[in-house]
Amino acid sequence: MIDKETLWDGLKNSFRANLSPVTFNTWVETAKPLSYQPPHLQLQVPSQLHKDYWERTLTPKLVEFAFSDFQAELEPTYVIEGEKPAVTRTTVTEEKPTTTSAKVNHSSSLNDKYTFDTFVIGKGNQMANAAAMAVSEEPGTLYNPLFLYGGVGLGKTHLMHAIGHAMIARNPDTNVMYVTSEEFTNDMVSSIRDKTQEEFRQKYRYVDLLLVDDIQFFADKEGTQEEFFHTFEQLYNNSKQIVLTSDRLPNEIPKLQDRLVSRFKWGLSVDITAPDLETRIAILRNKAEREQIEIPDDALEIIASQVNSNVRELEGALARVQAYSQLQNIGIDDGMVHNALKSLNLENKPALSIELIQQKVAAYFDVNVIDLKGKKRMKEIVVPRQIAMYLARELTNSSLPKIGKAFGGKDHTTVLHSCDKIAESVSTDAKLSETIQQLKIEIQR
Ligand SMILES: Nc1ncnc2c1ncn2[C@@H]1O[C@H](COP(=O)(O)OP(=O)(O)OP(=O)(O)O)[C@@H](O)[C@H]1O
Repeated sequence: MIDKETLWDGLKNSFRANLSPVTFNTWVETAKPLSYQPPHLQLQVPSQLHKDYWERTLTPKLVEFAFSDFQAELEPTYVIEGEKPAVTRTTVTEEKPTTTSAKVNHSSSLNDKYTFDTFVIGKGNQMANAAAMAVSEEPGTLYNPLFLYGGVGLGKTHLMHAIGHAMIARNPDTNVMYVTSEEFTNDMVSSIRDKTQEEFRQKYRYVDLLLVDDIQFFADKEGTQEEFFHTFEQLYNNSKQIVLTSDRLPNEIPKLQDRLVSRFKWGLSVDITAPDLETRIAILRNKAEREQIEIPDDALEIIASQVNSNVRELEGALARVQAYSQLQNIGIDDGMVHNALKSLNLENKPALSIELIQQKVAAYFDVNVIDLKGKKRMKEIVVPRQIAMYLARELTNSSLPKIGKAFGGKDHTTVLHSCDKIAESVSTDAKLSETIQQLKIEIQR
């Protein structure tokens, strides 16, 4: 009898020869054989999403390869790997009638660089990537809407565009519409002003794929929410795919109508978290190769270990190193990378901690750190506490629960409320805005 590793290696080779590299990396490379007792092969997969995909799409191939490569009759089962990130899901399978779409292709609004091919998969984004791929393969039926959420610069927009590209690649007639939530709002406001509401509705309600980025900016916008609700209803009822991104979960978006919150949860919500070191190096390597930047592995590692906030900044640091090399007309090596990044003030700078922020804010307002973490409700304490939470969110990569914990075990909704409150006041209160600026300088000194 062959052992599970030999069997799996052989099967993987067949999948590799049969699938595109992206598909292979997403679904097959992430699976591991747990046991093989003929005919039972148990595979471990990273998430429910992967399990669904294996059961739905890859099992027939797996059985076929086992038979042709090993003359084995296989009965595979799938086990989800240990801890799963929070995922809510409802599979929508009901067939809905479709209507004819206006044949306008809005794909020009997609960034050519944001494809699945150029997206590097790591722990923090593998679920989101898998969900996006699944949606692009079976739009409108599987996970509708797909709701991607997480911090800035972590690849939400990239994945959204990748879905659009993949759908167009499969069917060039696909009508894709990508907008930020602000563009949607502005478009709606102009349509009311110009009395072109009908055109507006045609534009958004007759597409095959609607991508709306940064939906958290719908907060407080009653009119936009009303219009979007009807857009959503029509697309959803016609089994057209909707993909939304946000920096937070639907129920954490302030003043978002309940009916929208509940609809946003109908499909699948997946979060993206910051990439670990290994993924950051892979992202840099990938980018360097694509842009033909000659850079040794050591140098990539230095950049990746110093820039750990988000992918946008990581790309910025690489661009800086490249510019530095071109300007000085020198090749990229360790020493040169250190110099290039020095001016970014990253080097030897300890990661900002919540504790440091608490200390600086307490000193600034002349209050006790203990009170910042405590429960006192007087204004002199509450405002500095909210500011400290806001700065912790802005300046560190900490999650809301982590910040809550650092403030004496507060609930993450309390943290979110504080951050929102300060963010809102900053835009109207010049004095507060100045205080925040001063504090930021003080903290990052
Ligand atoms: N896993 C990845 N592989 C390759 N590039 C990535 C990856 N994640 C992010 N990027 C790149 O990082 C940059 C920022 O990503 P993107 O704009 O998609 O972030 P975002 O999560 O939408 O952020 P925001 O909330 O600010 O809009 C883009 O250039 C994107 O291509």
